[in-house]
Amino acid sequence: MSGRHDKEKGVNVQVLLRCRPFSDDELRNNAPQVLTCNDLQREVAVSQNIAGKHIDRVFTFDKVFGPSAQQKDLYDQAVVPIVNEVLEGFNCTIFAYGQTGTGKTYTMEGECRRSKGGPSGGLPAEAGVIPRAVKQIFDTLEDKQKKPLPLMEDGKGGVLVRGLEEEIVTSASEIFTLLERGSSKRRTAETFLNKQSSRSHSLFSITIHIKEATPEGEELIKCGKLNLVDLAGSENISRSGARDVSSLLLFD
Ligand SMILES: Nc1ncnc2c1ncn2[C@@H]1O[C@H](COP(=O)(O)OP(=O)(O)OP(=O)(O)O)[C@@H](O)[C@H]1O
Repeated sequence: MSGRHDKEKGVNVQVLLRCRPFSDDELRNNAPQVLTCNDLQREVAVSQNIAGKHIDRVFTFDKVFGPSAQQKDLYDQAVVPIVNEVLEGFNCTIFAYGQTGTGKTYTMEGECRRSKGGPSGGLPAEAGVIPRAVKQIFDTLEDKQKKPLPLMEDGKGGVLVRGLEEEIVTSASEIFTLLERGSSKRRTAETFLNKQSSRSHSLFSITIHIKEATPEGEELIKCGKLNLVDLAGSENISRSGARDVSSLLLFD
């Protein structure tokens, strides 16, 4: 994750750790608890038995979200400030990285992304970073303008990717439709560690053009970009059982 305030302090990348709760299968199989999160101290303790030797290690991150952290907690504490910077015209990227089955897609997309009817008619509690960011951006812009948003393209995007489509959208529901289209094209396959494992990366970029008038009456155009990235799982092949090696990112 990167944001302007961190850049001012000379740091432009923040690393957050999220540890998901045990799944039903893991509970049934009495999976050993090797991680202990201390959200307040921003620390994670890892305790392992390697070759009969007990090893405890502690790692510190910019933020730590333990198994009880909800989607909203993570979004409010870690993502809201970044989206605010994008709305001010800065470029920021949030990407999820980790072994297969650790919760990257859950964190970025969440479950029942399109379902309505969370508390007070908002997003459902399970909604992840992407739907929340879309909502925050459009809520803010609609508040500012009180009319449909006129989006503009500058016609010279920073990166040129062959075949890449850029679509102009004016509402959150149009974005959700695009997300559905993208998700349906995403490759998934079963690994030992995740029944519906993402086998391709997902990169979702929102470019926002905001037209404002300065107190002196001059026209000002702010341009911000938010990149939301959900990488395919990185894994040790023998543990994950992934078969299509050509489509994997290999890290150890
Ligand atoms: N914080 C969480 N709370 C409850 N369930 C979670 C959480 N994080 C992940 N899960 C569940 O764990 C499973 C694996 O999560 P997910 O598919 O997001 O992993 P992933 O890291 O994206 O995996 P891959 O890299 O293989 O695509 C899913 O069933 C998901 O619903």
